[in-house]
Order: sequence, then C-alpha cells, then structure tokens
Amino acid sequence: MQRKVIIAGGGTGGHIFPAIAIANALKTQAKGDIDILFVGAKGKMEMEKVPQAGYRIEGLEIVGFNRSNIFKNILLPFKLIKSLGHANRILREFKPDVVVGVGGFASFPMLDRAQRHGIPTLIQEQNSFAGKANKVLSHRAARICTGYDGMEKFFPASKILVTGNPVRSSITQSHATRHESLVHFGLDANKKTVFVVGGSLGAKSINEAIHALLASFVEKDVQLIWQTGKPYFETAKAAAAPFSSHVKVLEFITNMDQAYAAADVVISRAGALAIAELCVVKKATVFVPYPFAAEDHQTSNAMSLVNKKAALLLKDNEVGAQLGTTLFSLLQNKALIEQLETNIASLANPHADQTIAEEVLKLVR
Ligand SMILES: CC(=O)N[C@H]1[C@@H](OP(=O)(O)OP(=O)(O)OC[C@H]2O[C@@H](n3ccc(=O)[nH]c3=O)[C@H](O)[C@@H]2O)O[C@H](CO)[C@@H](O)[C@@H]1O
Repeated sequence: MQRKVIIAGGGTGGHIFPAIAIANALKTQAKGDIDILFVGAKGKMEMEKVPQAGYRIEGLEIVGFNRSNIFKNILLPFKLIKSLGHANRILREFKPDVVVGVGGFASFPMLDRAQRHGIPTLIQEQNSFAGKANKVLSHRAARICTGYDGMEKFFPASKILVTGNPVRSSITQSHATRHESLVHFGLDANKKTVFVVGGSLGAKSINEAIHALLASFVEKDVQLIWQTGKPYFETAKAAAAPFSSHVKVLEFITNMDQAYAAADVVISRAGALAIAELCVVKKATVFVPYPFAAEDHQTSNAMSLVNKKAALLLKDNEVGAQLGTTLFSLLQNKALIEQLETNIASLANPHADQTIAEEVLKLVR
C-alpha cells in the first residue's frame, strides 16, 4: 500500500533544504512507493524551491510573529485560524499516514491539526535552542529528531533521537573538485579562495564588511565568491565590478557543493544547515552568528563548534572592524586551517537524512 507523508514548514533555506533531504531519503527507502506532499507558507521561498526539487506543495496563508514591529501582528490570530482550517482540509483530502514538521511558518498549524486528528507527527528540530512552536508541539509528537544533543531541556527525553541535521545528497555525495569548481565560477585554480555566505537570505553586516575589504582581496591576491542574498545584490555587483578578476558576486547559489569545494576558507552565518553542511564538506570556517535569531540560537549553534575548536567565531558587531584581520591571518595559518578542518569533519552526520526517513516510515501504521 502506498504510504502518504506530509512535510510541513519552510520560510528560509534552513527549513526547506532539510525537508527536501528527508523527502529524497523517503523516496529511496520506500523505493518510490510513497506519496509526499509539502505544505508551506504562501509567498515564501519554499513555494519556488520545493517544486524545483520535483515535489508538490500547498501554501497556507500564515505569517510569523513580527518581533520588530508589534503592531504588524494584528492580523496574526485571523491568519492562524484561517490556516488551521486550511490544514484541516489538507488532512481530509490527502489522508497522510504521518506528518513531519521541519519548523517555520506552516509547521505549527499543520502539526497541531494532525495531532488533534490522532495522526502521528515527527518534528525535525535543526537548532540547538528549540523554538516555542516546537516546544508546544513536542508533547504530542511521536518522535523528535534533533540536530544537536542536550535537547532534553526543551522536549520530552523519551521522544528525542539525536540524528544530526539532514544535508542534501547533492552535497553529501558531491563529486565536485576544487579545480573544476573554481573554473565553474570563472576563477583561477591556483589562487587561494574565500567563500562568503550569509544564509539563505544574505547577511547585511557581513556584506558591508566584505564590501569594505574588496580592494584587499586584489592586493593580497585572494579570490572571493560572495553570496549576497537579494537585498544587497545590486550594490555588491556594482562595488565588485572593478575587482572582477578576483571577486565573483552571486545573489543565491544553487550548486552549493561547488561553492564549498572551491573554498579554502568559508565565512558564514551560523544557521543550523550551513553548519551541518560545513561539517560534511570539512571547511575551515569563521562563523558570524545572526544575533537576532530567536533566543540568539545561531550563537548557541556556533558555540557548540567553537568549544570543540572546530571553527572560529566573530560577533556580528565585531565583523566590520575585525573580519579582515581574522580572515587574512587565518589564510596564512596552514596549521590552524588543518586543525579546524579535522575537528569540523568529526562532527559531520552525512546519513541524518536516511536515519530520519527510517523514523518517519516506522510511524506509518
Ligand atoms: C535568520 C534566521 O533566523 N535564520 C535561521 C534559518 O536560516 P537560514 O535559512 O539562513 O539558514 P541555514 O544556514 O540553516 O540554511 C541555509 C540553507 O540554504 C542553502 N543556501 C544558502 C545560500 C545560498 O545561496 N544557497 C543555498 O542553497 C544552504 O546550503 C543551506 O542548506 O533557519 C536555520 C535552520 O532552522 C536557523 O538555524 C537560522 O538561524
């Protein structure tokens, strides 16, 4: 009998790409005999990225709580009620055996309704600090697969399985070489290269710090692959034009495996998936956690590596003044790069997608 699974959530790449990794692993394990429906939030990134990965998606009309402008939350209760109704309709029509929540807007209404209808739910929590919605949902969830250990602080201990975060197979099974990837980006295969990535949406403070350092990259003969996110892309492109021999600017990178393969050193936000991927690809990294993520969870994510000497960290408010020194001295320090590479590699969980898929299939009655 064909199994039916809903995967709900999204909002940013850090929720969408683990969801796609789980879906792909489910398809492999069920040998194609599975029907998967994604549920996301209308207007968010998943409505584009999920169909690109070959899956169907339904969009709920749901928005997140706006922390910066409290008055923008007036419509929130109405949208929540509407999305709960929509979630009920999806359950009635699709009749899933299991509902998986990956966090982000659509996850809460979909899992809440599934739990009320007695449908088993599995939560995949990416961060080392649990969000409020997942804490509420955890009491009635059947299983909680976590990216980090120590999550008993937030969830019922008996339901937790520490799996690590599921990384897309295009990264875990990549054959991209450094040489071929540098050529792909139009760069010189003999020069040191830095990859800067500000998470799926880009990072303002990192972009501004890099912008100020552009001439230094040429001076030091170091190449740069600069992922800017949408808002900063045009500014960055114009600023980098005089340095185009050394600097490549991209708004969003689809083949992340090539960007990782090209890099000697990475500068990155500390989103949970960026971290999981950097462990798999074994890169010496300077993390700049986004300080306004809920409960400052990016700092907590990054510190779990820094404490194991597996990465360096710069605070967001230090990045403008210190990024240049930290980066260019790291590039000169071969021993430190090797130590960071060895230590970060030991934290990789390249089979998390398969382990989570097994857990999902166990819940099918
Ligand atoms: C601001 C904020 O609250 N961000 C959260 C969001 O981040 P965000 O979505 O930015 O973070 P992650 O770093 O976890 O994931 C980014 C994902 O997008 C992919 N990618 C990124 C850039 C690009 O050009 N191309 C590309 O494919 C990466 O390979 C990765 O798979 O979700 C994460 C997982 O819950 C959280 O840890 C982050 O704190």
